[in-house]
Amino acid sequence: MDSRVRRAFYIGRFQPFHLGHHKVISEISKNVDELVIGIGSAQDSHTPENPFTAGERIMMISRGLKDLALQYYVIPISDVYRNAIWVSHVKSMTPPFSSVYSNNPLVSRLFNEAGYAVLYSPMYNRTEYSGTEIRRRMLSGEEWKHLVPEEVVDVIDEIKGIERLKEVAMKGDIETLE
Ligand SMILES: Nc1ncnc2c1ncn2[C@@H]1O[C@H](COP(=O)(O)OP(=O)(O)OP(=O)(O)O)[C@@H](O)[C@H]1O
Ligand SMILES: NC(=O)c1ccc[n+]([C@@H]2O[C@H](COP(=O)(O)O)[C@@H](O)[C@H]2O)c1
Repeated sequence: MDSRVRRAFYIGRFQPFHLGHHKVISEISKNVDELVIGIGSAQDSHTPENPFTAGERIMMISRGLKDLALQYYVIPISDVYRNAIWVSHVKSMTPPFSSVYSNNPLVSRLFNEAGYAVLYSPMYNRTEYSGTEIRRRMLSGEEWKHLVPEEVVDVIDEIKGIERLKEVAMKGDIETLE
């Protein structure tokens, strides 16, 4: 690896990719040459908490970052359910990186223990720029489109994402009742 290239790692579930994520990446891009974006829990989809597939999240991120002049790589990362080996698992799937950006305490601890510098980013408009809040709005029929990049609205429309979310959420209710 060219040691002059500053390459960082940023991971999230991106269910969906929203303007908070976009702002974080835009800020990170001022400090790095390249960014490796990990799509966490890549194996999950079609549930109320994780409605979108890894491939759909790749579309949201790639199209949603078109306005940024940043070299980035989007890599799906499945969970391994063994925290002690997770950093090695991530490294086995990604281009090499020297720093990590995360606000997730477990992610920070695991990377710290593996010898990485972990940087926190400020939270932007967290009451609205939140996957949980956006999924809640999608389910209740409230406005959500202004909380994600416009390209993400197109992706969710293309994959009939709202219909899917409503259906899997309803199925969740039925399963809870059984
Ligand atoms: N509004 C925001 N401002 C800054 N960072 C954010 C914001 N929302 C999420 N992040 C950070 O982005 C990373 C990925 O977050 P994630 O994909 O879980 O989004 P989320 O909005 O927290 O989703 P969910 O509510 O579904 O858990 C985490 O480190 C998280 O702290
Ligand atoms: N053992 C593991 O598989 C392990 C450990 C730490 C984080 N993760 C994943 O990293 C991602 C972190 O993203 P968030 O900060 O959005 O929660 C999640 O998808 C989480 O499941 C997985």
